[in-house]
Amino acid sequence: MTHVVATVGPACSSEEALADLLKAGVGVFRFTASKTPVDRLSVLAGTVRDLADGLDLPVELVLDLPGAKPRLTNEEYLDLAGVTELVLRFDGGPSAVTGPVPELGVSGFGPSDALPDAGDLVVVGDGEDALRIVGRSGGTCTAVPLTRNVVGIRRGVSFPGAGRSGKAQELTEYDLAGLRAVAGTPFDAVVLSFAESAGLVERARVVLRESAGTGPLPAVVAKIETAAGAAAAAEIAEAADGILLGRGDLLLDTGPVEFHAACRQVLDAARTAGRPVLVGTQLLTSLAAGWLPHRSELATVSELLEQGVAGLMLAEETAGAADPVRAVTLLNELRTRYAPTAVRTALFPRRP
Ligand SMILES: Nc1ncnc2c1ncn2[C@@H]1O[C@H](COP(=O)(O)OP(=O)(O)O)[C@@H](O)[C@H]1O
Ligand SMILES: C=C(OP(=O)(O)O)C(=O)O
Repeated sequence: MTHVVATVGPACSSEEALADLLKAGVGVFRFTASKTPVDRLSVLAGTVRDLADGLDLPVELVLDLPGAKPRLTNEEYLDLAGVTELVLRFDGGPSAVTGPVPELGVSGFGPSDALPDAGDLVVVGDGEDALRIVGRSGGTCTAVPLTRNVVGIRRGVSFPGAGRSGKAQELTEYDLAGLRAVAGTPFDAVVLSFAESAGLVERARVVLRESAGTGPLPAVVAKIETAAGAAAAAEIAEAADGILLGRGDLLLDTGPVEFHAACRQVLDAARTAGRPVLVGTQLLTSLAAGWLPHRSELATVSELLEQGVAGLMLAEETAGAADPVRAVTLLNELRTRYAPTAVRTALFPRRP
């Protein structure tokens, strides 16, 4: 059975909204540690578990650790409408989004990392927005927005052409702390972002085992979202308990032409290794842009359901969009039509 996975975010963090999503068919919730500290997410995950128990519905809870990625530091939304120029500071310091020239800190750049230069493009999040660098002085750049959307909280940023594949992905201090904190929490699985090798999965398991003592271990899910990760999908799938195909970041790395081939590589590798695969990002985002969904999204979701993928993961559709229940309800209806197996099996049975 294909599970409906929802990302928790501002649009669905009240108890009422979470209960509505459970009733609409969500079987797995993803909590993103890039936005909220793990201790707060653990409390929220406990609330979801209690709600599901109260409704007598099964639920699995997944903690997504962000890995190493440059990110904006803003704690508030930034509406780009009317912004003609903004400042990017690559020292990772705080952002100031009010005022005529908003300032955005960017974290994740070390002193030896090359900074973008005049003429370079900066893509925000999964490509919702883009900025063009027009000047640079030391660690500070000025940029002009090329889009007019609202920039979300602490979105990732990427630099087309610079490519992030092949940069060995070590566990960051933040991810290590998250792994150490997961024992005894309600989380059934942890997700490692930007997985490019089986070694990353194995190192995470060692940390989990050290901190869990004799307690049960959460499953380890490798999020594959770079070309290098797709190329190593076979060995990663062997090592991990599950795969999350992160199509949002993957497109930023592969570019549009190689995107489909990389997705196929990951889906094939997971199937060969017999691991559950979740597919995420921009499955039904078009629902927020108009009344009816785009035909291409409907076709892709229906085909993935027919293929029997283990889960379809909504991100912005439940975390940030105006009507999370509508997206979940549609996905549930498509599941009934195209993947009608009623037998529910847990995605991540607890490891001893
Ligand atoms: N507090 C929040 N504010 C904004 N978005 C959130 C929040 N919590 C969760 N999200 C959702 O988390 C998803 C993943 O976030 P993240 O891993 O940081 O991706 P990105 O690198 O694209 O910013 C986004 O799709 C976003 O909708
Ligand atoms: C699922 C993804 O990652 P995140 O939402 O954590 O950026 C993705 O890139 O598609």
